[in-house]
Amino acid sequence: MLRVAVPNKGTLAGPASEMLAEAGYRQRHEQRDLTVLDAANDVEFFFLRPKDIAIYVGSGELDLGLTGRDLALDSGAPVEERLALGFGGSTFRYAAPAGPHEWTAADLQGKRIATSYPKLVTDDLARHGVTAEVIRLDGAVEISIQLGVADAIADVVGSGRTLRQHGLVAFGDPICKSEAVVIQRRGSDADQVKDQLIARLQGVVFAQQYVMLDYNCPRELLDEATKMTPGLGSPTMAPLADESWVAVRAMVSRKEAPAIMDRLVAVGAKAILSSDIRACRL
Ligand SMILES: Nc1ncnc2c1ncn2[C@@H]1O[C@H](COP(=O)(O)OP(=O)(O)OP(=O)(O)O)[C@@H](O)[C@H]1O
Ligand SMILES: O=P(O)(O)OC[C@H]1O[C@H](OP(=O)(O)OP(=O)(O)O)[C@H](O)[C@@H]1O
Ligand SMILES: [Mg+2]
Repeated sequence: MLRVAVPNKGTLAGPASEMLAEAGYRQRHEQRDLTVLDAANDVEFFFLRPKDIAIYVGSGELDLGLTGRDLALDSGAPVEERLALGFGGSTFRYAAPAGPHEWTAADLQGKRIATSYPKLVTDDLARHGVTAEVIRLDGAVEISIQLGVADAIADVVGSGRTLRQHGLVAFGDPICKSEAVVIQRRGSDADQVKDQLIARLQGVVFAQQYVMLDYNCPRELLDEATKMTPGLGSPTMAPLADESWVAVRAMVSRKEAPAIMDRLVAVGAKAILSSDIRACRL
């Protein structure tokens, strides 16, 4: 039985469980459930605090874990990434009070830096050759400066709204660019059930990043149109009752789809349809 850790709370919990459900795995119905057995797929899911997941996986107690890259790095556990999941995107950044002085990493020398990710910060300070006091807080880190326990912070930035609300500005290069990832113990053995779970999740990640475009195109414009929609391998083409027209079907990047549809219209394609893909194996 494969043992897989899933975040039980926080930003990643909902999307992680939804992605596993989309990949065909049983998920919990009750928020308080800590385990779910999916006997049909030979997998048991453990719902754990996101910060603890890399520790369980690194110790070898659990085979795979869904967590944030930043959380995994901060744990210091011996884990490696198998798959990036495309949600829970954030950067991890230093920030300090807005003002005439623009901070750099060197300005952190001798300062107090509040963070919930002490290892990420300690390692980054060492890379910069800076000595500073790292103050570990559990959350609401942005308030720590106005409450007088820190001079600067290092925290997760999503939209940047929380920093702005507290009169803070980010500075320096991002310490880490994060998203939700699947991790395993570093150097762990290959396993068929594990590989199958990764392949199913990969199918959902791809499906979320692409759409299926269908359109009809005059035969003489086919080369021009299919250059815009080369598909992942090559586009599927089918004859239409009117022999001067061809039906084309190809996967295109979800982000680029609207612009591609505009360009297809401009070259003379008709009946252009974009549809969601639920899951795929490529
Ligand atoms: N806007 C965001 N705020 C916090 N974490 C985010 C955000 N966007 C993505 N994440 C990612 O979510 C993970 C943090 O999740 P975690 O559950 O520890 O904290 P949380 O979502 O802030 O929940 P809480 O602090 O309420 O327990 C990290 O990998 C982080 O990069
Ligand atoms: O850039 P933004 O989109 O504003 O998001 C970033 C903020 O969200 C998270 O806080 P959360 O609400 O989880 O509270 P916490 O600090 O107690 O973890 C994170 O720690 C930042 O404070
Ligand atoms: Mg938080």
